[in-house]
Amino acid sequence: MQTPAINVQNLSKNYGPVQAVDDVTFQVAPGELVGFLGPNGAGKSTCMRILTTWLPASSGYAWLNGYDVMYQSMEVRKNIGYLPESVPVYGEMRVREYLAYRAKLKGVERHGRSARIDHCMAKCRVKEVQNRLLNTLSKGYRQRVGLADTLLADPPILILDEPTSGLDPVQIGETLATIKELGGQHTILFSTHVLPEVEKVYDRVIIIDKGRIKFDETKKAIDSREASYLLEVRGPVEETTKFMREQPELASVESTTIGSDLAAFEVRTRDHKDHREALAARVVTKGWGLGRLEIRKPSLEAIFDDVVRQRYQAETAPVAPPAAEPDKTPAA
Ligand SMILES: Nc1ncnc2c1ncn2[C@@H]1O[C@H](COP(=O)(O)OP(=O)(O)OP(=O)(O)O)[C@@H](O)[C@H]1O
Repeated sequence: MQTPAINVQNLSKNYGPVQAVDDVTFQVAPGELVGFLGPNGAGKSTCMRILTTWLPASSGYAWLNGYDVMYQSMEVRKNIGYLPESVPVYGEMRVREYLAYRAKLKGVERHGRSARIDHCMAKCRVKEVQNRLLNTLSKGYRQRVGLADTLLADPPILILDEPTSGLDPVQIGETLATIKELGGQHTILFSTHVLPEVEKVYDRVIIIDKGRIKFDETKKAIDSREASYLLEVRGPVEETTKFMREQPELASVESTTIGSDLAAFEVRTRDHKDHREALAARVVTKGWGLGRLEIRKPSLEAIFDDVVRQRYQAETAPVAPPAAEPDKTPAA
């Protein structure tokens, strides 16, 4: 079997009482472009900092290109380009000067160093600002200089923590286009909050929440998920629910009561065909109102919503009141 580019086994990290990463296991194959998603505080940065050797794990293991992050940190660092969440650049340096300094630090051979810097600046579209002081650049440009920095030594693995954070929509699009382009030549693990954009570039997505992996699927598997249909029917809830469950075309019906005479139904059809028109006609014939009728494609956003909402619902579910103390008052 091919050695995974990233191999994480039962990794955990706690900051005192805070369990930031909790028994995380996953592998990334060479050349894969993986979106690492999760809400704020999910544990993405902590995971990435462990993988890049900047933070020791509390327990568990991780290997990058076969090198152990704990015991072979120098080899790991040679194999990765890491873009931290806030790019630490030296404001008083000019872009080219900064990249030359970083390239030297990373051991890029003197012969060919200048050409390599040119190549990385072109890839990340920062050539036009190469003579500008870093502290005069916009956040978007600074982020791209950070990205160019990660490419200098041509590492096989790129770990990018929120490469699009703080950028405007145009800059986000450009940065993601660069990441996609790099995807063919490098293994990439990148974290983000911006779901609709990620949808355009990833090969696989891992969702982490409260330090645990909650979802891990390839784009191919997500795209082949079946669409569902969402209907909102106004009418006596018991009757409308019974009616939906009796429809012969439907393989599954999930209902949610919204009000005393309003229910939402998420349904899947047996033959995977779109029967919306027939269903709508039957609902209307019954004299009920149809407030909503839409197709729900298996989007990353919907999946993320489901994963995070499940957690939210579990957290906000009403807690059963404690059982009443048995009445200890002596009988009169
Ligand atoms: N140095 C630290 N000391 C104590 N707690 C920390 C530290 N760094 C992170 N945490 C906590 O660990 C948890 C995971 O944080 P982490 O930054 O890894 O999440 P994240 O998914 O990257 O979040 P965000 O998207 O907001 O950057 C959070 O509860 C956070 O408050």
